Amino acid sequence: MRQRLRRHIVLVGMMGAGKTVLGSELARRLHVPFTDTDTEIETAAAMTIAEIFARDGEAFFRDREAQVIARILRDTPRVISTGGGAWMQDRNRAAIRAAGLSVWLACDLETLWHRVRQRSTRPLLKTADPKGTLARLLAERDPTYALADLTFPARPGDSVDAAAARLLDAIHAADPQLANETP
Ligand SMILES: Nc1ncnc2c1ncn2[C@@H]1O[C@H](COP(=O)(O)OP(=O)(O)O)[C@@H](O)[C@H]1O
Ligand SMILES: O=C(O)C1=C[C@@H](OP(=O)(O)O)[C@@H](O)[C@H](O)C1
Ligand SMILES: [Mg+2]
Repeated sequence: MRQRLRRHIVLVGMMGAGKTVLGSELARRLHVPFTDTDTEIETAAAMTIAEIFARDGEAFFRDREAQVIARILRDTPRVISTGGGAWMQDRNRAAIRAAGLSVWLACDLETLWHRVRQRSTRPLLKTADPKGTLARLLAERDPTYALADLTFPARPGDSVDAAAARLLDAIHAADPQLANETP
């Protein structure tokens, strides 16, 4: 059955928390559109996130990210996966609060590290000590992520499928009216 959301569901949290993979799975289960802000930025720029960081710098990327988020929030309510730094900007938090339910995918350092260590797609982790960088960002950001409407703690060992089912239940419990079936 098709569903219509009353407002957006916006996933926030650290790199590797599962925003992209769980957001896509959540949208599939709800039969609603899915948008990942990083993918939108990459498509618009015809460059990867790493290329944008390398050529234009992080400040440029953050401006693009804020523009893209504002644009997506004006579209039909959907599941939106943000990049890990998006929720750190006041302007993004205000825009997301006004138009959606924010959900923090809270995750411990070891789980995050296990998930991101194989990949070279995240420019912020291209440092001499990527695990140390991840730990520092986690400590800096967690208090701000905690401002999200809903906290969804990762369960180490959960499959993507199990986590998506649990996430859907948590969202329904937080806002039973969020998703309505439409003919
Ligand atoms: N329980 C789980 N929840 C979320 N992701 C998981 C889980 N178990 C394994 N993963 C893997 O962790 C990675 C999360 O990456 P991604 O969705 O890109 O995170 P983010 O967008 O938050 O940076 C994916 O490769 C996914 O398959
Ligand atoms: O945490 C961050 O600042 C970033 C997270 C990335 O997205 P994911 O959280 O989806 O990996 C991407 O937006 C960029 O590399 C910066
Ligand atoms: Mg992502």
